Order: sequence, then structure tokens, then C-alpha cells
Amino acid sequence: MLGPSEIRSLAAALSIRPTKQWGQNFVHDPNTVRRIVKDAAVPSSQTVLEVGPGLGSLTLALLAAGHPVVAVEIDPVLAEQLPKTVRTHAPSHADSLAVVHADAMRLGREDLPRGIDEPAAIVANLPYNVAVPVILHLLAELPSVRSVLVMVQAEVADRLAAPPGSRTYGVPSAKAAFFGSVKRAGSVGRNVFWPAPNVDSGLVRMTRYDVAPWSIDEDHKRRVFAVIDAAFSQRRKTLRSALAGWAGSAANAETILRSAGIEPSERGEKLGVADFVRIAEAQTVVENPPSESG
Ligand SMILES: C[S@@+](CC[C@H](N)C(=O)[O-])C[C@H]1O[C@@H](n2cnc3c(N)ncnc32)[C@H](O)[C@@H]1O
Repeated sequence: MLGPSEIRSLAAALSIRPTKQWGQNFVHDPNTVRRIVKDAAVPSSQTVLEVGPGLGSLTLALLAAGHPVVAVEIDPVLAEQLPKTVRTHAPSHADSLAVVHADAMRLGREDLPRGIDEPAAIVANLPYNVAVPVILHLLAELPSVRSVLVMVQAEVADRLAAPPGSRTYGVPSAKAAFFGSVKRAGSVGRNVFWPAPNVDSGLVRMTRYDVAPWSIDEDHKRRVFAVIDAAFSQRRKTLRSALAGWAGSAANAETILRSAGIEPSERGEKLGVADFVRIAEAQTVVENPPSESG
């Protein structure tokens, strides 16, 4: 485990000055990393994808729990150092680590290392500025990932896990629910990090649907996400107005909403993801009616 003194001396040896651009706040509290691994509850032989391993505190805990780890790190200095840190602190686990130097926002299945099972879970202390797009991107790209346990900014954790109709419900909540269930899994104070950020953190657990209730292929996802973006672009407006630009006109929006069984005077913040899926599907039918001869 890497405690405060190990984190600082490793950073000093590498001349690392944590950058905000890459959300570099390193956890220096061994209890916090142990808790993240425990809460993730991934069976020990299953591969974990860690986004942004940084100096390696969570990586070492994941390896100690018996997981093969694929670690994706954007910072070239940190990506190069990680195998050395693991060889020093946990030599018996060195063969269970594969480091990919890449931007997680662009990671695809083809970038995963050969010779290691595809990841069954994502466990990460995410870079805060890109946490939501990274999760949504990886859930779409990596079908092998069945669960996610991530630490994110507390406010983002609230938004991701918010149910329809609640104050914090919005685009991230509806898009995350497209892939599965999302729950808050606890809070973490800012003092477990070096440097300490200005905000507290929250843990979020996502569990992919066993059987997805709708297609999650790229084209369907893009159409559903376009409805979600439009519905929340003018949060205070009725869906009839908010979806007017997306549908071409308010009249078209009304036709599509009625055909999806949704009241046009309703607001987007009241709808669940299943409603947004129905609207996207109704648009396809309204705009491409089945031919009468067919
Ligand atoms: C909040 S730190 C977490 C570091 C480490 N996991 C820990 O808990 O101490 C976020 C890490 O993500 C890396 N990172 C930032 N943006 C990234 C991206 N787009 N793809 C992959 N890694 C990224 C940063 O360089 C940093 O190491």
C-alpha cells in the first residue's frame, strides 16, 4: 500500500507536479483504497479495468485482492512508472498488471491487451473533469464490463444516481440508466487525497442490466442520447417545446410524444430512461411509417 510518505516521495522522485488538466489527486489513505476494492465486490479472479491508476495506490490494492488489472493512464510518466512501482511493492503480482498508455475517452476493445481476460468491472478513482463521459464511453465500448465502482466528485455522484423527478436528476442520470442501475455507495472526504481537492467525493456503483431491455448498439444509443440532450436543454420547458428543435417543429414533437404515450405538457425531468427510449423509437416510426404495401 502507498501511504502519504510513499506517495510524496514517489511523486518527488518522478518530478510529478499534479495537474488539474488530468484531475491528478492521488489517494494517500490505504483505508480508502481498501474500502473501494471491498465495495466493488468483484470476484477475485476477474479482470478489473482501472482508469487513471496515477501513482498506483488503488492498483496495488486491486492486485493484492487477486485481480488481473488493466490500467489505462493518459500521463506518459505515470504509465511508464506503474510497472516499476508494482515490481517494487508487490513483485508477485507484477505479471497480473497490463498498463495501457492511452486516453480512456478513446479506449476501444481493440486497445485491450492480449493474453489477459477482458475486464469484467471498472474500479477507479476517476479524473473528475471527465468522469461522466469516461464512464459512458467505456460502458458503450466494453460489453464485458458488468459492474462499475468509481469515486467521483460528490455532486457528480449525486447526479449519476438521481432518480427521475429529483432535483439532481438530469442528463448524466438518464444516460447512465441507459446501461443499468446506478446507486450512491458512500462518501469520501477530501483529506484522503494529495493534493486535497476543493470538494468531497462520492462512490457510485453501476450494475449493467443482465439482459438489456433495449438495444445498446451505437446507433440506438446515439438516437436515445439525442432525445435526452434535447429534453434537458431547456429544463423548465414542456417536452413539446424542449423537443421542438430536435423534432423539426413543436407539432412534430407533439405527434412523436403522443405516439410514445407521453403527455406533451410533461417536463423531461419527470421521465425515466425507458420513456426516452420510447420517444426515440416513436420518432423512427413517425418519420419512417411502414409502407402500406409492405
Ligand atoms: C484522480 S487521479 C487518480 C489516481 C489514482 N487512481 C489514485 O487513486 O491515487 C486521476 C488519474 O487519471 C489520469 N487521467 C486523467 N485523464 C485521463 C484520461 N482521459 N484517460 C486515462 N487516464 C486519465 C490522471 O493522470 C490521474 O493519474
